[in-house]
Amino acid sequence: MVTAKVWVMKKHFEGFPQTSDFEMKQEELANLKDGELLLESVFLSVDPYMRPYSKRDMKEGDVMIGTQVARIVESKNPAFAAGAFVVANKGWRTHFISDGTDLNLLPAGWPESLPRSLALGTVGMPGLTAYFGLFEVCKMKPGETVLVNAAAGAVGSVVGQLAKIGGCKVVGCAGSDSKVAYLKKIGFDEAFNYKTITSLDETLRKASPDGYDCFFDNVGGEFAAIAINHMKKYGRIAVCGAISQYNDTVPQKGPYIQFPMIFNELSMKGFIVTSWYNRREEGVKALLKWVVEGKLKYHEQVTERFENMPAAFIGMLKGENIGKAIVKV
Ligand SMILES: NC(=O)C1=CN([C@@H]2O[C@H](COP(=O)(O)OP(=O)(O)OC[C@H]3O[C@@H](n4cnc5c(N)ncnc54)[C@H](OP(=O)(O)O)[C@@H]3O)[C@@H](O)[C@H]2O)C=CC1
Ligand SMILES: CCCCCC(=O)/C=C/[C@H]1[C@H](O)CC(=O)[C@@H]1CCCCCCC(=O)O
Repeated sequence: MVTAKVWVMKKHFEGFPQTSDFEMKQEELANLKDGELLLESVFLSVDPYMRPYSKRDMKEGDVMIGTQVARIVESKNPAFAAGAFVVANKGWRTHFISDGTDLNLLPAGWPESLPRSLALGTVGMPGLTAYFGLFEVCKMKPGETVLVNAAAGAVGSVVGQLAKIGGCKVVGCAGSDSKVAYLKKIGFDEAFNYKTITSLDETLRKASPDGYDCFFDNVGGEFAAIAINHMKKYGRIAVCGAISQYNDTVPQKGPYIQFPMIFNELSMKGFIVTSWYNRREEGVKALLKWVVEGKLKYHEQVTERFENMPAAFIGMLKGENIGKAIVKV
């Protein structure tokens, strides 16, 4: 008999999540039936979506939603061998049972030198968000200028580097000077700290006086309201996330976007990366190849121990991560 540790959302978050909103519990797992597998989480992901989706989909007492890289401890399913690693979507759990239908094996030929946690970041859901968001939603073309916010994070850092790989100029912003230095290191042409500038309007104009062809928006709110006025004619905006609004208790007002949308004939499209998962293999293959070639750099903010899941989640929402926020069990 295996006992799993799980984190539940004890109380719905009000404003910014607090550690007291979470509770760690134990779950006794049943013995394996034929066709089933026992898995242990090795790395867990903490992601911004957990905040808005908890409000929309979860009730108090539910296990926190989320994905992990897990190792197969025991297998009674001939399609899976013990010792193999998979990506699963089983929430904040140390151990769990699966019948194999909801598991994705790590890509064949995963290099020994690469951390398997990249399957939750640069070579996983966030990397795919950058890939499909930039190439399919923004329809980025060589020679264009791309703007991305939350640029030092899991999605943004890949967006910027793919824009460079695709032959574009890239401007990014982040919330600390060390993040700005990181953006320069990974090839951003222009980078600024949105918390210390005096005018976003002036900063965006100075970084690209001719404006932006593509805007990959991870933040929404006031930033997006100002950035939309800096789009070039026929510019494209990928509405990926709105992290500046996830902890709001009172909805933000505005903006009124009709004038720049009409005058500049802009396109603005919201998207959810899973809509492109029929092409998941293509995206994973491309991202992994660029990582192996050294063209796509990665950084991970690793928090040790499952017990620190809430702290890692809250820290990521506060901006403590450079690159992907990961918990190592
Ligand atoms: N549409 C889709 O399918 C998907 C959407 N997303 C969205 O992409 C965005 C980025 O996700 P991800 O890369 O995983 O997360 P990150 O790794 O970028 O972590 C979140 C970052 O957001 C920044 N942030 C937090 N609060 C604010 C704020 N009020 N204003 C501006 N920036 C803020 C912080 O960086 P800083 O220090 O720079 O403030 C923080 O580090 C999120 O909005 C997420 O919901 C992610 C995956 C899929
Ligand atoms: C206004 C909210 C915007 C949120 C944007 C975002 O971050 C979306 C993330 C999804 C991503 O495209 C693919 C996912 O896996 C994220 C959603 C996860 C939903 C979990 C569903 C609950 C469960 O697992 O049971």
